[in-house]
Amino acid sequence: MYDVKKGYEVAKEFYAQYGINVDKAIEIANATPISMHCWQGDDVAGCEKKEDSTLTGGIQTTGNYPGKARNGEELRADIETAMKFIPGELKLNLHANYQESDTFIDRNEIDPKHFDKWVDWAVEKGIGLDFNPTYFSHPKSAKATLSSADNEIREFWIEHGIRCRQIGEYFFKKTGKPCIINHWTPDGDKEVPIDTIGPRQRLKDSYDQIFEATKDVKGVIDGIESKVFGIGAESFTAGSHEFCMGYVMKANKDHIIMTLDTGHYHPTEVVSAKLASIFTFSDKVLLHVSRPIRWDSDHVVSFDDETRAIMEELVRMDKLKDTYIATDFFDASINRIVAWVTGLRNTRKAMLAALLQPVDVMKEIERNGDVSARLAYKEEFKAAPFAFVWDYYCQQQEAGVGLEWLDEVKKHEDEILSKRA
Ligand SMILES: C[C@H](O)[C@H](O)[C@@H](O)C(=O)CO
Ligand SMILES: [Mn+2]
Repeated sequence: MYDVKKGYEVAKEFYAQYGINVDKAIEIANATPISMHCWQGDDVAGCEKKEDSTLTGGIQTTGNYPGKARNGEELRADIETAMKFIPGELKLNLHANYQESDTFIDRNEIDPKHFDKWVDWAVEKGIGLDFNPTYFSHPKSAKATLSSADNEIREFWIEHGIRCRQIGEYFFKKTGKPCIINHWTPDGDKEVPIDTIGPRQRLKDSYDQIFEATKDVKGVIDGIESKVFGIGAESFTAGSHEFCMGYVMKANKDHIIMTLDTGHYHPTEVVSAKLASIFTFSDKVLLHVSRPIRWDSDHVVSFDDETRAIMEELVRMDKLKDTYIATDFFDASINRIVAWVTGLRNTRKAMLAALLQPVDVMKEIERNGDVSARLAYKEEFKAAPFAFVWDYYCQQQEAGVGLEWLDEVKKHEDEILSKRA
């Protein structure tokens, strides 16, 4: 290993030339929570006591890499292993199908107690829990859920949403940290339906009913997640961007906010370009950081241009503190712990890199109309000695410098994952 401290000192000197306080940037990046999604560890299968855990809803995990978690115990152990190598404040993001109970409990019957193993684990680790209703991978989600024209089906899913908000409040009370709930329904159609407004009106009414029935719930924030299309629902999505944005803005309630998933837009649309407009009308945003390759493929988050641009936007607008950042990817073609560590480290890395830019100086340059200098500054920081700061930060947090973590994850694979059937 090279002299990490020496690298850090050189980088500190480099950044000081531009008035950047490296230690302050590290402190902010370290304290900003990232909600780590549980579903990377088992390909979104969940822990419900049922034979068929086929993933539906137009999302897909591809690959069959051995060693996926087969139950809650294994999943928690894998999450703990991954967390050792992810520096900074973390939360765990759970889906409702990760309930644990001895018998099958249907989605309209779930209670806080079915999540007690997760709650005890989170309390012991001192981390917060976020939550997601699971409006997919269920016989009653085959056609539609909250937008269903079948009242019995719609009632079933409304009850699920209600129970999820009550469970979120339980998480808040137990962990002492707000629970961020993401509401995403896969409802859509392979062809453009003749009636495109009916499903939207029913979806709106379902959300209204869920929020009305749980209006006294405390400590819960609700993200409404839109999507452009899913597999098998290529032509129509009830919860489109316009629908979700309309719902959030009209609701005009502090706890109802937009969820922007980086994989949920047309391939040339980017979330980084949407944030400022949304923050003009909304105080908070929930972000699902993913990596779409040609579609919502949910590849592992990369330290790529768009992830960096999103973090740069948040830092430049001073909105990092107002953004609930969550990861959302599921790659079944590689070691799932490597997937988590890589994606979460990259999310944090992009955040730290964005904090290591002279934002005030660049704003002043722009205000003065010096657009040439503005470009020169933007380009300069692409090749700044950021890696030295990142390595130092990882060392400080004992999260493994460089690829040190890879050997340990491989060892874990040999000793534990490879023994799973
Ligand atoms: C499993 C998640 O709920 C899901 O990924 C959702 O957030 C989404 O992004 C669906 O495409
Ligand atoms: Mn998402």
